[in-house]
Amino acid sequence: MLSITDLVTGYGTSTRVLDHVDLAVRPGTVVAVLGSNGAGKSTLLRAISGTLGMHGGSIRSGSIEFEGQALHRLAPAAVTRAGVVQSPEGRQVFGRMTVEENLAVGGLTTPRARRSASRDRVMDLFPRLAERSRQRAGLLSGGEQQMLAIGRALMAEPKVLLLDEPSLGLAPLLIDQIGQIVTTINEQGTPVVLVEQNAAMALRVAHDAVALEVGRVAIRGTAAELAGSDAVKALYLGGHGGTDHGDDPDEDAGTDQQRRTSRPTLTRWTR
Ligand SMILES: Nc1ncnc2c1ncn2[C@@H]1O[C@H](COP(=O)(O)OP(=O)(O)OP(=O)(O)O)[C@@H](O)[C@H]1O
Repeated sequence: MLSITDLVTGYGTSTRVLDHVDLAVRPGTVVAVLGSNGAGKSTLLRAISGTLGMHGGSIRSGSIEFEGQALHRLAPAAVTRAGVVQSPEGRQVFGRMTVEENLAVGGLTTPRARRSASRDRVMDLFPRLAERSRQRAGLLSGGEQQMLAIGRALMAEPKVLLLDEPSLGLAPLLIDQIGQIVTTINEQGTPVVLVEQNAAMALRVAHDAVALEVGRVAIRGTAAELAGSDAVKALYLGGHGGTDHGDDPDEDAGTDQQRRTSRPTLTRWTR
């Protein structure tokens, strides 16, 4: 349903960041985008949401199509109206506004008659937000702010939800909760593109996955295939398959030796 073909993007005139990236989001699925720092994950989401220009970047070639529309030609507000909605990077909430007011802002593009149903859905998903609806967003905990950022995006009734590292800076238990929320949102019918450095959580939640390396898709497959791949284990899962949070020193086997031995596999899969 969302289809990215041969996408090349950059910042300024010389820096190329995404290098011929292809990605398809199948209906009803969660797609995880993994990659280390600077691999281009946020740049990919910015390209989809039309916000690359706000960061001094641009799409140089390739296309992003959604339900017959060429998203790569649309301004950010038009991308949102088309149903592709990004939860803000770095969980930017409006700190001086209440939880309720933040959600109201998220619902501005939603027809008035449906806003209260969207709000009810968000409050059902995040009981903590319901309890704190009159609290200023700036006083929420990090996890609650992340929930509010996701809730705000849901207020726009996304047909595809884009999430940029929702686990960033959160404790393991909260990361699990965020993963479960992503699953619930998806089960309620919303496809999700989930950019994550926490590969263990992302691969638990996703159906399909890609790993970006220096702006290129280095590995792609089902989430199960990636979770079982030695290269992925060594590079992104701390060498242990990602069933926990990587805090067991005995299992934290992402050694230099493993990284060296797994590199050729990655290179072989690189376009
Ligand atoms: N506004 C910008 N102007 C110039 N270069 C940028 C800009 N934003 C990102 N970059 C560069 O683009 C590359 C990819 O960055 P991006 O933020 O997309 O990576 P990422 O995979 O999301 O990394 P992280 O996990 O650290 O956020 C990096 O080399 C980064 O320095």
